[in-house]
Amino acid sequence: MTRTFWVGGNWKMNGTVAAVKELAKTFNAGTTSSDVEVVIGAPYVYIPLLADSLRNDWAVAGENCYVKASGAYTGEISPEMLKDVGAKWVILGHSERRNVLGESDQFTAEKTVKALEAGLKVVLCVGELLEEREAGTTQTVVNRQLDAVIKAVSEADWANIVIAYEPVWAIGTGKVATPDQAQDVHAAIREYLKSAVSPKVAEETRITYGGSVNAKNCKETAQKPDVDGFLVGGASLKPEFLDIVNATN
Ligand SMILES: O=C[C@H](O)COP(=O)(O)O
Repeated sequence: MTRTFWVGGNWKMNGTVAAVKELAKTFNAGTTSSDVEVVIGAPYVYIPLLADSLRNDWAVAGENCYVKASGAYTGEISPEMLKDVGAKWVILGHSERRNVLGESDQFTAEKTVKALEAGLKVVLCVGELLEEREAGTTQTVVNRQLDAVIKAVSEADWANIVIAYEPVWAIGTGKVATPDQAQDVHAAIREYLKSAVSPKVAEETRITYGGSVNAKNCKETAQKPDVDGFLVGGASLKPEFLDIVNATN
């Protein structure tokens, strides 16, 4: 089967009203292939504006959510609220949530369940730290992060999950994983899904790469058989994001 290429932008904690309008204008003017699915993750406060301004063939994502629909959880945002203001997706388990905010595999899995229940699609981020790669434990770490979610969701839920493999040492560092490094981990993730979930889920789930992706380095990685797209940080705040969206053209 062919997996539709998927490219996400993750604006992280960046943006202003003016910048959101300007970027939406730039992206709306770009020509992209209809064979690519595009999603932009924006800070909560800019989601309604982005959802209103962005081209209809691209979707908007929240960058996180909580595990309750509403209630006394000061400062938190529910998946239902994200949906209410126009988000179709949510990014969960990003390494900045895991490593800066201390969020666990278990909490990420719980968020995944609640987001799916609310009708959002999930970008599930996994990836190892530099010391874990150097210790040869990349796959152990990634499988452990996946395991929490595998235990919490049903086989059918995987149709609404895109995995983003993001080695932490490559995020925002300019030190991109080589196409082969990305391919090796993606292939191992697919193999793991095959045994831990099902051959169908392994075959159909999109596994994307994130970490210092830019217009120059995306093309070769995009050709790898188990790379089904990208999750892009810094470059998604620039016009070059359109070149990444068109990486397979
Ligand atoms: O979610 C995106 C990743 O953290 C990658 O960020 P980056 O492209 O700025 O390295």
